[in-house]
Amino acid sequence: MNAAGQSHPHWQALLAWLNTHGMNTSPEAMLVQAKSSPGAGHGLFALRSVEPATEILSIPSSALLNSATLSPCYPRARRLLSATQLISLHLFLYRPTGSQASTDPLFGPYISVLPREFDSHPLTWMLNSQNEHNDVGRALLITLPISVMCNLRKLADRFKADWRIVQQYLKDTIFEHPISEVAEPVLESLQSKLPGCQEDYLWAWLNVNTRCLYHRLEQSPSDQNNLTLCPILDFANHTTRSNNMSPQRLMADKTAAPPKMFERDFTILSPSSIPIRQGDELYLNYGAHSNRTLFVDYGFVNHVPKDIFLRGEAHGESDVQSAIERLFEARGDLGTWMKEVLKSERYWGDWTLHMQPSPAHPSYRLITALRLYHLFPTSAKKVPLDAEAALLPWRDTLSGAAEKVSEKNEESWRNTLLQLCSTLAEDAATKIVSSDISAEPDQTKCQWLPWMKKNIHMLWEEEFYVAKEVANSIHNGEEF
Ligand SMILES: C[S@@+](CC[C@H](N)C(=O)[O-])C[C@H]1O[C@@H](n2cnc3c(N)ncnc32)[C@H](O)[C@@H]1O
Repeated sequence: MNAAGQSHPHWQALLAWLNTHGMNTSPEAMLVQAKSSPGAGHGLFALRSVEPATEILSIPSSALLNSATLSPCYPRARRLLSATQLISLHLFLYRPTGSQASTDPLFGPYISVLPREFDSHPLTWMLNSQNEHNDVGRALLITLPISVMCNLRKLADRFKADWRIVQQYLKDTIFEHPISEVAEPVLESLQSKLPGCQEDYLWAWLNVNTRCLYHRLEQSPSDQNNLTLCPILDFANHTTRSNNMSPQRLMADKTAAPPKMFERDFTILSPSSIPIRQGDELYLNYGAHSNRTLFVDYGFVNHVPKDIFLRGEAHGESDVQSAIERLFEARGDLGTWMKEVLKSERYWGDWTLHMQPSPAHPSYRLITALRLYHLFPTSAKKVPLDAEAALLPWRDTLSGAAEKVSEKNEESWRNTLLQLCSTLAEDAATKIVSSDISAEPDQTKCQWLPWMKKNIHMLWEEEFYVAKEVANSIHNGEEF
């Protein structure tokens, strides 16, 4: 159980607003409350004991912030904007100033309880790098593992693409009251190229990226627009234990049906097998994400005790894409040709090492790439005339016709992987003890800094133990 702290300052206004949407928010009816949760901002806490699999909350569909509730105010949005772009546009237009409430006549009391800033989020460090208040973020960025930086760049690219589309939409659209009141001044700021605009949109976009939940709104269950912001429930922090709440899933979630059917309340159930006691924190499980993904997308990591790593029981993962890319780059024309072969077979990139399930192992994608890498002598830099024919034994491993290319090929790629793991582990060990991480940006400037240093430390520890364990597996002759 987490020690709950102060109630959220805008909590009562949020309840009053939800009440206007038909939700019973009387003290007798409410089972949960948002309070500060040490190390995680705010969290959701039980006001009384709750039996397993009990309905905890049902948020009326009209109070959900999603493409269904916003589209009526945004001309052509259904056609031109994704749900992420539309929801973040709305938050952007109604971002609260300082500690004031949001002026949005539709969702103001909800927008007012969202986090006011994302200074501790790594995407803020990367995108607000020109901001004079971002020196701590800049210092932390250079301490991150390369694999984390790669994922962060991809996230930044997604953000920039969304921001471009939203700006174009703002320029091309004539809004009606009340959106016109906020869109017009924003357009002027955009035309004057004021830097604050991108910062405000980043705040909005990070709210969407860190708080949206899957909610079936579209015909296809896998439509990317099946997401919503859900008041109260979005205060729930992440857990990997089995004490998580779960959204009530209806049969209709899995079938194709007319979209209107899905415009319904969001109902959440207490953990299926564990009773909740008064004061307990209530969690969601955000998904089986690696720490790298949690860090890049949500700005935190799961802290895994060292003994769990040492016993090889952690779900550790390490992304080795940039190291492997360098291997292929060093092979000249032949490396470029092999890259194209891997791309055409959809095996380029996404190469990872895993601790679980035991024994620690490289991903099949990585093995496949390394088998190709060793199909020709490592000194070869030119594409041989019979290259296509030489590919046949490798293609046989893809189709399942053969388990391996040859004994020699197996030995070669395992040796390369062993060397790679040694380099990764050495590098991580240096970073764990080096002054890079403990180097002092001014601690007094931001309270989250010691916590964030621990997160980054955790990322390096995971790199270290995963590389070590995969090396052990190779030493022990494990078959993958
Ligand atoms: C859906 S929100 C949860 C509510 C949020 N804590 C707040 O203060 O409003 C997701 C964000 O909460 C934080 N968070 C969630 N689970 C966490 C955890 N287990 N440890 C630390 N921070 C967590 C991260 O900042 C994440 O981006």
